[in-house]
Amino acid sequence: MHVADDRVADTGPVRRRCSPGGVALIVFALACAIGAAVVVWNHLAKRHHEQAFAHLASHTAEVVLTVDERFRAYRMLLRGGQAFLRSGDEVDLAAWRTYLQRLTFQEDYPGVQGIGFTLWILPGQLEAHTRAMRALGNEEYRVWPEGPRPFVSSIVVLEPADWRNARAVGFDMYSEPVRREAMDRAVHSGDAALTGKTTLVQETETDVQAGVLLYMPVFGDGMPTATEVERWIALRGWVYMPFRMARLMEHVLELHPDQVRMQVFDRVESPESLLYDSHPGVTTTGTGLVSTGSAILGGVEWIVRLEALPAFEADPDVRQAEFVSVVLVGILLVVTALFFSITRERATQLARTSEFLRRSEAKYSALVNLAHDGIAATDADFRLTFVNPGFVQLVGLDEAKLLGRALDELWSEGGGESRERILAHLGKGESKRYEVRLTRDDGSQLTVLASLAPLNDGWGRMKGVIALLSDISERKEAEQRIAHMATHDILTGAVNRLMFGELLAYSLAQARRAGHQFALLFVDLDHFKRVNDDWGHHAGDLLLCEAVRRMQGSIRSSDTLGRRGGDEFVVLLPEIGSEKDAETVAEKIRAAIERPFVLQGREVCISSSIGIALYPEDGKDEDELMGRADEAMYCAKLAGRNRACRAR
Ligand SMILES: Nc1nc2c(ncn2[C@@H]2O[C@H](COP(=O)(O)OP(=O)(O)OP(=O)(O)O)[C@@H](O)[C@H]2O)c(=O)[nH]1
Repeated sequence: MHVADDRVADTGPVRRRCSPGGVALIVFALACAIGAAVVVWNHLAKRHHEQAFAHLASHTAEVVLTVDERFRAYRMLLRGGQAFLRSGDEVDLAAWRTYLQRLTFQEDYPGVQGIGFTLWILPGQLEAHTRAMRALGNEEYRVWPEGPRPFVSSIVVLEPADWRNARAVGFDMYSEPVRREAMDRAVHSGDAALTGKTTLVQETETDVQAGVLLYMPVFGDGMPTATEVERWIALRGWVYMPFRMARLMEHVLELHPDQVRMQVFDRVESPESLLYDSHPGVTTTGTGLVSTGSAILGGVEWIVRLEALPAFEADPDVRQAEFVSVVLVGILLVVTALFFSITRERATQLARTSEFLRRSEAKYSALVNLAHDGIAATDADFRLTFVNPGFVQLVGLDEAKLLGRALDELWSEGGGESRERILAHLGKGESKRYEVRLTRDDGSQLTVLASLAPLNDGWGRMKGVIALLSDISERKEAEQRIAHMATHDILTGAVNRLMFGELLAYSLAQARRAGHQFALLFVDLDHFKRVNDDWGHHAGDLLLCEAVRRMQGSIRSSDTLGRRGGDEFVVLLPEIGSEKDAETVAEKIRAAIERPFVLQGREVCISSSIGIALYPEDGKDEDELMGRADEAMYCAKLAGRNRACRAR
């Protein structure tokens, strides 16, 4: 049974505050989330670095492969030239030029600056050669640089014959050490040979690039070339290709220039041997990601070095997605921890609330069971659903007989106020206190103070009534005794002087309004003093009490007997038809008093003198009437006592 439990939760100890355990859990979860994020982030960064390096190495291999393939193609092209120029006894330069012009090699072999033929001029043949060349129409032809050299070569054809290549015609490449080394190597091997780093004579003063040249020896047709000596004897010249490095390396790397820096070195990775740099002037990229590869091209090793630029290392979309994932996982961890913490906190609070409610219920149940007052609960129809032991005791009926009965069925004569009115009052949310008479099972009656309060459901509708019944019978009796003592004579029980005055005034007002008569009798016992004197004061008291009883028996219930004091009494007859009625009552009183009294086993006789005053004949107000009745009583005394006299 829950009594007044609507207020229990409000006074409970539950406070919405995060416990130290909850805070520690959240901090721990945060630390774990941050730690996990750092570990995952580091792992991802390391993996990224590895992937980037693999990516870079793959690009390096691609570059090496591309360059190698290109040089294979160049070699094949030069081999074609070697075969073409070997076909006749003399080198047919015109046919060679035509062949090259038709070859469209620049479209099919990217990076080639040109294809040319440099003639091997034997000692003593220089002048004849110069004349022969001039005879072909090139009147300004000359072999340069000038100066005495044992062996001379001269570029006699170089296609395309544009202005840049035209600068090279007549140049003795054998006079320049880097070129000579490659030319010698070509003869030595009988195959293509690439020079080291050099500068082409085609270069002007702007956009100067490093250059290399690829040579293929050309031998006289049908001449033995098995040994190096035979090859030198058979040598007619070299077909060759000059390369400007920047142009050669164009499109070799398919990556965007802001992602990778590419450098190509001639055999040694040093600034002096740098053939090509995609980002000249840059000292370092800062990423630390470097990959190198090498290729043997025409007998020379090239070192290809790729260095990742900041833009290469990260794939922004992937990095962003990973970053978002790490952050989301971190947030998820924290939210999960928060959720767990809050749930745990709520469970703890719920357990505390339940415990508080359980204790509270036990406390209130004990109070209800121990209460001396009757406590009951009813449904919305006022039918009892719960009674405590005090209620059972109060009503005197078993709990089984009480449950299901309407509460107001216990009231004597329905309790004065209708059930509908009481329920309507309670339905407004107001409580009700009223006194009712209750008939117990044994027929005895109690006065109870019923305190009723509505019991509402969660939506404010009255679902029943809580009733507290307090037995106030003793208090009511005491109140009545006190009220009686205030208005009646303690000894005899007759109305006292004060109350009689009130009743007389009321009768006077009534009579004035209605215009009817009423009578006032003044009764004084005769020689009462002797009773006291002869038989004692107690006997006198007993006589006074018996005299009052007899006088009460001589008048109607609507009449009033009052004691003025001592042995003086007054009788108010509020409605009389005539003077005769008053005289009749006076006579009845007189006769009743005259009968002997038995006091403490002894017979005592006494009489009374009675004065009669009538309203309105003998007086118009209380004092006048009382005075006239007193006077009439004295008249009766004077006339010999034991009689009634009318005021005159
Ligand atoms: N026992 C008793 N005596 C009382 C009480 N009140 C007054 N008396 C006595 O009643 C007597 C009244 O006497 P009085 O009325 O003076 O005279 P009486 O003896 O009745 O004589 P008359 O009135 O002249 O007939 C007094 O002796 C009072 O002391 C009382 O409450 N009890």
